Amino acid sequence: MARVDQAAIPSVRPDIGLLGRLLTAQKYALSIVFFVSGVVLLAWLIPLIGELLPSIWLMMKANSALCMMLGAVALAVTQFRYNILWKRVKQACAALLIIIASSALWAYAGGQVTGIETLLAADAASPLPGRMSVQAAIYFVILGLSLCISRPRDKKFVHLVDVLSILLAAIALIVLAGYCFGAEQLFAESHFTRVAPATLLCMVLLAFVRVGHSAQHSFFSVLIGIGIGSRTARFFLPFALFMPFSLVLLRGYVTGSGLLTPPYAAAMTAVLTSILLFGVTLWTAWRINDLERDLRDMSLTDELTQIYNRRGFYLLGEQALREARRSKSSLTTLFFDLDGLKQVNDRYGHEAGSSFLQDFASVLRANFRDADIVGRVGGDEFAVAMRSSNPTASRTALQRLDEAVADINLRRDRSYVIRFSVGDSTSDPLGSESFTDLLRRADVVMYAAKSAKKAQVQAS
Ligand SMILES: Nc1nc2c(ncn2[C@@H]2O[C@H](COP(=O)(O)OP(=O)(O)OP(=O)(O)O)[C@@H](O)[C@H]2O)c(=O)[nH]1
Repeated sequence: MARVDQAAIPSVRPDIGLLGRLLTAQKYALSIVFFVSGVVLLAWLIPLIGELLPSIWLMMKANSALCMMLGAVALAVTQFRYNILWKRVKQACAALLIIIASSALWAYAGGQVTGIETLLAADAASPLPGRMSVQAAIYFVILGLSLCISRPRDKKFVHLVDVLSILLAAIALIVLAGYCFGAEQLFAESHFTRVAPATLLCMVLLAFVRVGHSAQHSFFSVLIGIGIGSRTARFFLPFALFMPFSLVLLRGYVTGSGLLTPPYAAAMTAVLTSILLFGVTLWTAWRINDLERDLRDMSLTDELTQIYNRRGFYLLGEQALREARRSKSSLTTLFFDLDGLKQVNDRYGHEAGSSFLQDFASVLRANFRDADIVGRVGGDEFAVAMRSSNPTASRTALQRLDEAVADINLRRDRSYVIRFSVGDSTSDPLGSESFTDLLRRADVVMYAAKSAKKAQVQAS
């Protein structure tokens, strides 16, 4: 059995909340289409209802209303694709859509008029009774085709569905633009065969549902993802769709009202477009940079203590050692290991152990300079890298730390006492020792200090 080539189809992790909202919006959109096309169909079939409705509703031909309904049914049952009955219903709707719309296109192309156009109802006054607009007919054929091949197993067809969905949206936009800018040929072949406002509304809604359906497994999936690109695309989509319309409408307004002559209006529209796009470009660049920085910070920060994690500490430590060598100075590393964390965990619970870690991280951060690199490099292991030309700087800092820890321990608002062992090492300004080795030396010193402490406790 042919399978979808996963590598060829971009995979984006969807935003589940957004997906839920999209499904709800699709349900509303389909309900509106059902309502509008249902009312129009009834109006054509039952003249009494037709007389009650404003005539603008009946601009939508009976066959257009039927096609809208068929399209809506097919899209509504798409979610039951594993049920063979609903699958058949969907295929039948798609086939009917293609047949009805093709018969209109055939007639437009000079072919024989089939009885399909007037099967349900016909507007007797029209020289082309029952004929839907050419735009609507093309739209329905494309919708029918895309429904026939939805959920394709072959990657070629996945892309074809994307192209068909874009075409649907494009036709709806062309008709909308025709209405907005009074370009009649874009929505009306003749006075008798025009895309009715109700038809346009249904076209837009069905195109939205069709694109939304393929959004989980096609190129459109980028719009519902959780990534930076997806969020940026969602932000810009309304601008991309509506900014050109707004600007051209504005231009029409200022020329129409005599505020500006056409050349000036064109010039100002061009300037406004450039400025808006320039602003959008700058905004995007800032946003991506901010998100990138947040991501980088997140990947280098320890979640519990909010100081550098092992990765961040080594990354910055290596850089600091390189800089120290370049300036012929040395780098001092201090390696800390908390004493008795296991006991705190066992006796007072994991939460107390975690606040022990957080307290120690805070006291480290507070007692070293901003330029020093402070990180948590293991479960209960911390390290500091200090750039200093003064060999006693680390001693002074450790003294300060001892005093700060003693102060905290005196406060008695904690179930534990902060204790730690520490070792240090200083790089040779002219040496070639790596940062890892430098820190390892501090670790060895710390281990010796801890062992000595333990031996002392055992002896006493
Ligand atoms: N609460 C908490 N405990 C942690 C965390 N990470 C590591 N630990 C615990 O820290 C302890 C580290 O083990 P040890 O180094 O033997 O602990 P210790 O009691 O300090 O022993 P010494 O270093 O010999 O003094 C283990 O019990 C780990 O479960 C953490 O994020 N939160």
